[in-house]
Amino acid sequence: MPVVIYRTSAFLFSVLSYGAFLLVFLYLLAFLGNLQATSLADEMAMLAALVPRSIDLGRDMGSPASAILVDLGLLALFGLQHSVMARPGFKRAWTRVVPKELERSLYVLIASAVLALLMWQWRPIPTPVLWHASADWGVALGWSVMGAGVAVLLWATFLIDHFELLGLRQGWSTLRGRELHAPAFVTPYLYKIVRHPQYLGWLLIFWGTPTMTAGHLLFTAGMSGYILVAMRFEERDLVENIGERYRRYREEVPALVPLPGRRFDG
Ligand SMILES: C[S@@+](CC[C@H](N)C(=O)[O-])C[C@H]1O[C@@H](n2cnc3c(N)ncnc32)[C@H](O)[C@@H]1O
Repeated sequence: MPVVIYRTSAFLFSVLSYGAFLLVFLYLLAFLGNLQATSLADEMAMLAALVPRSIDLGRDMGSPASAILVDLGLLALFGLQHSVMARPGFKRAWTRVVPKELERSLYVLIASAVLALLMWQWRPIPTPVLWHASADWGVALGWSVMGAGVAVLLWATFLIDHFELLGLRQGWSTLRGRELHAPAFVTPYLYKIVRHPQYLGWLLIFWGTPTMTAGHLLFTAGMSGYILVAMRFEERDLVENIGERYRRYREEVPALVPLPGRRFDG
């Protein structure tokens, strides 16, 4: 294939994959927020019916046992795909089959597809309800926690390198015929006070809801469990790559919850 066609296709693929991530991410917010037609008053429904199915209002659940099994299977698939594909050993083997410059975009595309499958096939388990905010301030609090999560997550991705994490930078470098550079270990702003601000953002998004049903809790507990496991694997890889500096970072900076007097100045 002529070089110019390959480079252009690689770039377009990275744009496609980034677009898929954005769509699935926005859909996820509406899915978790139950922005689904029947949850809203009729006159609001047409305006706010953003998604056909949401975490609590979607398919028939069938029996509770089958709903729990299907949902656990979907969560396990998500966790497996993320954990396996993020490991350096897998990446080394994988990039013997797929071009190195497309590895991240492929990861992002497959991860988005798995999350889309999870939302499509999710079986709601609407009862019991663990908490439900009926007062306006309670609803506002739930949405604010979720909103803060989105802000922390996005900010943190830009602090490391948003476009590299999502594969677009690699596509752009390929288009311009430039070499790829491994991202550097950095600790600006949020990363001075917690080691995993992106994961903190996700946790706030998952737990910040005015209404927590059994199904929503299953999703949130599963995703939180996955994050705790992912943190351990990620840190093992970071210690291997960065060594003493990361060990010191880990001693000085809390993982998820900022603490007074604990910040990294190295
Ligand atoms: C999805 S990001 C999550 C980063 C971090 N765990 C967080 O929650 O903000 C995972 C990638 O970020 C990289 N990473 C983690 N901490 C980093 C740092 N301080 N600087 C640069 N890259 C980092 C990891 O090596 C991994 O490739």
